[in-house]
Formats: sequence, structure tokens, C-alpha cells
Amino acid sequence: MESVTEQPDLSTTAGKIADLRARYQEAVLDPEENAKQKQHAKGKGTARERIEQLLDTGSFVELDEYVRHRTTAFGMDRSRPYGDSVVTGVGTIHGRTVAVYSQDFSTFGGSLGEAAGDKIIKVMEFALRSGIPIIGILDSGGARIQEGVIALGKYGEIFRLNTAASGVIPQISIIMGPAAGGAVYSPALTDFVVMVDKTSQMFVTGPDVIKTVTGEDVGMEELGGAHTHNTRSGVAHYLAEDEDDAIDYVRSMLGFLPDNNMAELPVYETGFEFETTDADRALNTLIPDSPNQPYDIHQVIRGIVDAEDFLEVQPLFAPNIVIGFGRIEGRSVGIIANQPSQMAGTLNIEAGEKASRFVRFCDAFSIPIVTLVDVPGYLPGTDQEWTGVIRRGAKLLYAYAEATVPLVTVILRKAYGGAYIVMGSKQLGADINLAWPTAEIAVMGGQGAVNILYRGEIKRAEEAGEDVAAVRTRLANEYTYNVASPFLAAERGELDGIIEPAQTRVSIAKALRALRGKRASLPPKKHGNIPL
Ligand SMILES: CC(=O)SCCNC(=O)CCNC(=O)[C@H](O)C(C)(C)COP(=O)(O)OP(=O)(O)OC[C@H]1O[C@@H](n2cnc3c(N)ncnc32)[C@H](O)[C@@H]1OP(=O)(O)O
Repeated sequence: MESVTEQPDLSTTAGKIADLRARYQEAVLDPEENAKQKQHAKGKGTARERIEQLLDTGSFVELDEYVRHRTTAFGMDRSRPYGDSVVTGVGTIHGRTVAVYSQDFSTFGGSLGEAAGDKIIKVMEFALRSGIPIIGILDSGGARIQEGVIALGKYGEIFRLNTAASGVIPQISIIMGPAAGGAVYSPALTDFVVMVDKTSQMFVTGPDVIKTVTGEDVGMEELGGAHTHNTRSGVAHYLAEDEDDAIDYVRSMLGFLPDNNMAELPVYETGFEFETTDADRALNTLIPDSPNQPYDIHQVIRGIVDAEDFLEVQPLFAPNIVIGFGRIEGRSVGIIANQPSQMAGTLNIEAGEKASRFVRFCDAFSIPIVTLVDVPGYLPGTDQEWTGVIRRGAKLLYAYAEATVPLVTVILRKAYGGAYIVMGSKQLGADINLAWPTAEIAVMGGQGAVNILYRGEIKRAEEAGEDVAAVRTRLANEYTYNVASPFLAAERGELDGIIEPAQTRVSIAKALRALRGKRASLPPKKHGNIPL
């Protein structure tokens, strides 16, 4: 017998429910099948699959799946898909509510016109009002060309909301396809940008425009691929191997963050050990006897955070400074640490900018900051001076000086010159400053100081035919023992204590405990004027 599609009887409740089901099929289920075909062929997930994977199983509640655009230009009225080009809603991650939007490249290339823009704006406003993090999954050709200024206007509204939400709710962007033109500025305004290797690109002007205007030949991947933005530009904070990796990273990161700037930090049962452990004692042999020999700061970081669980942020950009989240006594901390194994741990423009944004993020969301210092100074050179190390380097000073969260600093080895001041020094506002006995705190390192202070003595040694290298070493050692000794800083109260490396984990935990009730405020002002 031939099947006849029955029209539901809309005069009955059962008919209305059947109608709803049919419409849901048309609005969500059928397009999803179509999206799967298109996206899977490119090795990418669909907007909904990505959300399902990001959120706790079955927790997603979609909003606005029946929204449709009203554009008539360019024959657009002939194609009015439900939901338009973005899926929005709320759900949970580790049981905590988050808002999410996920652009659907299979519909109009994920491009953003009035309808998609309004959906994103609505869910962002919801997140802001409810004090929950927002995660955007981007896969879009940018402003919908057919909708012209209306599309641009929606981006303007999104940027304004991103800015209003900055420092109020955590905002995370996952780039899983193109983010082109002005559209890149929404992720840029968010706190963290995760890019998927090979399948994501971000650029303000694409390869074709660049070729026309400047004559430069550059491919999409080299111009704005995940690798480029993680290593060169610093736009991205994590290079994910694939979509699964990107989502795992974001789920882990959310576990360290509060819901909003007024909310408590999440606390986990981590079984904190107050006794000194063998792992603690291993730190006593970490610092090499030679001041020029590097070591990996990750060993120290892993040694002080609970369960060695450290979520590094921007690991591939400015690796001479390491930033990321860990937990101490089950509570989130932001770690900022010089990395002696990269450029001897010197500070440069990139490192300063990387760390200052992180300090400001932690401060905005009341995440205490632990700073580990081993820095021989700023990277010298015309390149640094001419690209603004003064203006751009000042950001880190500003960020620390403005921070009101608990600040605990440990000097492990070198802390020279301006770099000593900037890396969470007492005078910038740190609450507890500790040092290892291997610390050297001075205006400059021994060798540099000898060149200036003992010029005459070295000249005399040269004229007397003495072993100049030996004289230099003796004088440099004297300087280091007498002037750079951490005990001098402790005498002045610039350090609160000198500890064995093995005591670091427990000392930091005790300091953070003591600081849990810290209250500090800045003078009233509209906003400061951080050097940008
Ligand atoms: C504020 C701003 O956002 S300004 C930026 C404006 N946007 C742009 O300049 C980018 C325009 N788009 C592009 O350059 C390309 O589409 C890319 C690079 C994003 C993606 O390229 P591809 O993967 O080859 O996809 P393709 O170009 O086929 O696009 C897929 C579909 O989305 C459509 N689409 C892509 N971008 C847009 C857009 N901005 N507006 C409307 N439709 C778009 C395409 O027309 C195509 O539609 P079709 O399937 O009906 O043919």
C-alpha cells in the first residue's frame, strides 16, 4: 500500500505535538544529516557534534533552533534554513553551567548576518546575565556578504559584548575552521584562543588580497594557520592536534576557572600532603652549581602543583616565560615562571606581553598568582628597543602593580635589574616573597658588575701580567656573595623568608592559605591607562 504523509490535525493536542516533532525533524535533525556529510568530508565535526563533545553528555539545551533570516537580497528569500548558520545554547562542563555557540559552516559558510548575529548576541547576553563562561566555536566565512552593513553591525555588537564581558565571565574561543576579516576580532577579545592544527585559519586579509596589495605570496596555512598563530603571532594559546584535543584542553581549562568574577574558585579534593615528600627533596638538587647552566622550570612547576597537573597556556609562544594553571591544596593558581632553558630565561617583548595578559586574567578572576623567578634581565638589542620594549615591557609592571589577588613570589636563582622588579617583587605589591639560598638579587650579574665597578683593578692586573680571567672570577664571586646574596634582601625585609627548595610546595601552600581572605583595592577611577 502506498504511504501517505499525514498532515497532523492541529485542532488536537496530539496533532500539535506531532507537528512540533515534524518541525524539529525539519529544523534540526535533517539539516544535521546534511551538515555531517559536508563537514565529515573535510575531516571536521558539525556544529552540534562539537557542542555535544564539549559538554557533559546529554546536558545541551539548544536555543533558537527555529530562528530564520529575513533577508531578501540576492534571492536569499529562497533559502531560509532553520537555525541559520549557528547553533547556540547552554549545558554543563564537569557539572558546571556554560553557554556556547558553534558556527555551522554547512549553512551559508557559517557566515554571520542578522539572524546568526542575534542568536550569538542573545546567548552572550544570557551568559553575562547569568554569570557563566561562554565558549565560542568558530567556523565561518565572516560577515555575510549579502547582508552588508547589517552583518557588520552585528559584529560590532558582538565586539562590544566581548568587551563588556571581559573580566566578568571567562570567554574562550575554539577556532575549528576559517575566521576571516574583522570576524577575527571577536576571538581576539576573548581570554583564550584554541586553534586546531591544519583545519583552522585566522587572518584579517587573506592571501589573495595580500598578493594584490603587497605582491607577497603566502599560503593560507603559513599566513594564519594554527602553527603560525601559536608560535609567531601569539594570537592563539593552544595548538590542538585535532578537534578532540582542542575540546579536551578547553574542558580542562574550565576546571581551573570560576564561573564569573564574583564567584568562588572551584575547589577539588586533591589529597594535599603537608609533609615534605621525596619529590620535594628532589628540588634541592635541581639548581646547577654553575650559574650559566640551564634547567627546565617545568620540573619546579610540576613539583609545586597538586598531582603534577599543570595546564600550560601559550606553550609555543615566547617559551622563555612559562604561564599556566595548576592547583595548590585543590585550589586554582596561575603560575608565571622564567624558563632558564630558553634564551637563558631573559625577558623580551613577547614574554612580557604573554605574562601581563595572564596576570590580568588571573587578577580579574581572583586566581592567586605564584611567580617563580630566574631571570638574568631583559634581552638586549636594537630589535627590542626599536619595537618598543619600553612601552610594551611596561605592561607587565602595570599588570603586577595593579593586581590585587594574592601574589606569592619565589626567587630560585637570578633576579637581576629591572627584571627583578617586574617579576612580582615586594615593591610591586607581592604579598609573600621567598627565595632559595641559590638566589642572586642585584642590579646586574657578577661579571657585568665587575666590568663596571672594578675597571681599574682589572687594568692593574693586566699591567702586572696577572691571570685576568682568574681575577675577574674572584671579583665576580665576591660581588655575588656580598652584594647579590638573598640574605641582604632578607635583612631589608624585601624577602619574607629564605627556604630550602624542598620546602617550596608547602611554603607556597601555607602562604596562599594565609592570604585567602586578602582584601585590597585600588583608588577609584574610570579605568587606568595601561601602556598598549
Ligand atoms: C567583519 C568580517 O567578517 S569581514 C570578512 C568577510 N569575509 C571574508 O572576507 C571571507 C569570505 N569567504 C571566503 O573567503 C571563503 O569562503 C573561506 C576562505 C572563508 C572558505 O573557503 P572554502 O572553504 O573554499 O568555502 P567556500 O568559499 O566554498 O564557502 C562555502 C559556502 O559559504 C559561502 N560563504 C563563505 N563566506 C561567506 C560570506 N562571508 N558571506 C556569505 N556567504 C559566504 C560561500 O558562498 C559558499 O556557499 P555555497 O556553498 O552556496 O557555494
